[in-house]
Amino acid sequence: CSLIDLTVSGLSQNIKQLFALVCETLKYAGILKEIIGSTKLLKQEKKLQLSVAKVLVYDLLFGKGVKCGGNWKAIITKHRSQLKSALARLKVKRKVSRNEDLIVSKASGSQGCRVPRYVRVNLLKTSTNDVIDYFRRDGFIYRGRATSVNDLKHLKGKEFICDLHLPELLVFPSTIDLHQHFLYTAGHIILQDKASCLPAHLLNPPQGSHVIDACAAPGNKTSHLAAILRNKGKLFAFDLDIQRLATMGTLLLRAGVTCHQLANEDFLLVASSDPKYQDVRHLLLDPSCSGSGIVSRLKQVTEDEESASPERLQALSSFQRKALCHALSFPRVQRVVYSTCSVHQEENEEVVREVLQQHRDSFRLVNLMPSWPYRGLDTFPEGSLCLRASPDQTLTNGFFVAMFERWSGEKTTEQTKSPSQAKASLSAVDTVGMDGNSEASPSTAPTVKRKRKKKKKKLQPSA
Ligand SMILES: C[S@@+](CC[C@H](N)C(=O)[O-])C[C@H]1O[C@@H](n2cnc3c(N)ncnc32)[C@H](O)[C@@H]1O
Repeated sequence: CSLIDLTVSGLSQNIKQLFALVCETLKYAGILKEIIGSTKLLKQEKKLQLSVAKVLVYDLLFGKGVKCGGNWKAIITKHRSQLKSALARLKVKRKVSRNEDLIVSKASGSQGCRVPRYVRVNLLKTSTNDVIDYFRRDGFIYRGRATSVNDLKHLKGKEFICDLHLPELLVFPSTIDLHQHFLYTAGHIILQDKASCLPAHLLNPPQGSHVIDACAAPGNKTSHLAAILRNKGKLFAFDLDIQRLATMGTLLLRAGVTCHQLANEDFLLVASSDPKYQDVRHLLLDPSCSGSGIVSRLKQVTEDEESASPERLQALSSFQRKALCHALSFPRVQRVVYSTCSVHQEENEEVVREVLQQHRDSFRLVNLMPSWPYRGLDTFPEGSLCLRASPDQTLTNGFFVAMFERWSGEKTTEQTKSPSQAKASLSAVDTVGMDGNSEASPSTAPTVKRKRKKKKKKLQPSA
């Protein structure tokens, strides 16, 4: 039976096949929309919804050819020649001969720019070199280390490259599916978008330290933190959702994480005065958000544009502010990374601005990866110390990261500058620019290196 039956009849016995069909349709979502639009299919077939049409056209043109499918088959096969001609015209227009190159060529366009497949090497189980060797033996072609973000754009077929910012991150064409690959099923690699790797990478807790992952499930950032800690130290991970925590337990087991303590708790109710957390100096807060930055979800098929209503955004940002304030209340916490996969200012700069306003006496923002090209919006003086990420600018999902750092001891002259003055001189946490120029890494780059003479001054808010 064709996969199409499984989808349209809603049968779920063969989840794997169904998942494969949905993933494949997603890969071609932009192309399918263009073909459906140019043939005016939905105008001719009034009962056909765009999402179903995409699956049918996918199966007809790129899949098994709609072997069966009842009424749906009858409807779509009526338009077979028209759809095939539209596909042929599109290939001529894009100057490609193979179907899969349509996806690759789309990646270079600005509209619907596709995000590559990012693979984080799980350093708890293996090394980057071993993984590279494994892929090469498996027929993949290694192109060395990227020197600019452009190098990530033009990968095709079985090519892969080492990322320019994160040394343990490998980059493959977006068309590669590694969910069945041995390295993935054995936990040697984690399929994680580059932007989502930034929070743990930037927090960079030293081995042996105590860390909180406040909203942790399903645990990609937790396993990244554990890898940075080399499983040495303590990783307290909280999540409200018991099911997500259960999945997380399985994933962490597969990833070889052993330094964690999972708790099904509301982070807002975790007592920061509990002696258990007295040594926590690093905290990662990746709270629930609208998810508006995620580009590879079902919404591509269903055409549901991000529809976060003002009320929903308000509810989310109110929770995010509370969670961030709570994170800063842990008595010995030195660094707190705040991240969302949202593109909305209300969940990003606005949250950070308000919380910073309330905690200026104790915390400031760290200037993250100064050469990263896409900065937080300038809606407040320190906005650009934060990072943004997007498919167009950084070839990743839409994302936002800010890092709070406790003022160390008494403020120096440098520390009491106005935010705009300070912006230029505050902490630099950088690996390498998008142009691949800088070499410093967060593990070596000092958080705050004040070369100037220390001048004792009373602690006071910045101007
Ligand atoms: C964006 S997801 C976290 C993703 C995770 N950091 C990762 O990288 O895999 C947000 C999580 O926060 C959890 N959450 C929401 N409210 C919470 C709360 N009050 N306390 C703890 N967890 C909460 C949700 O259940 C959800 O799993």
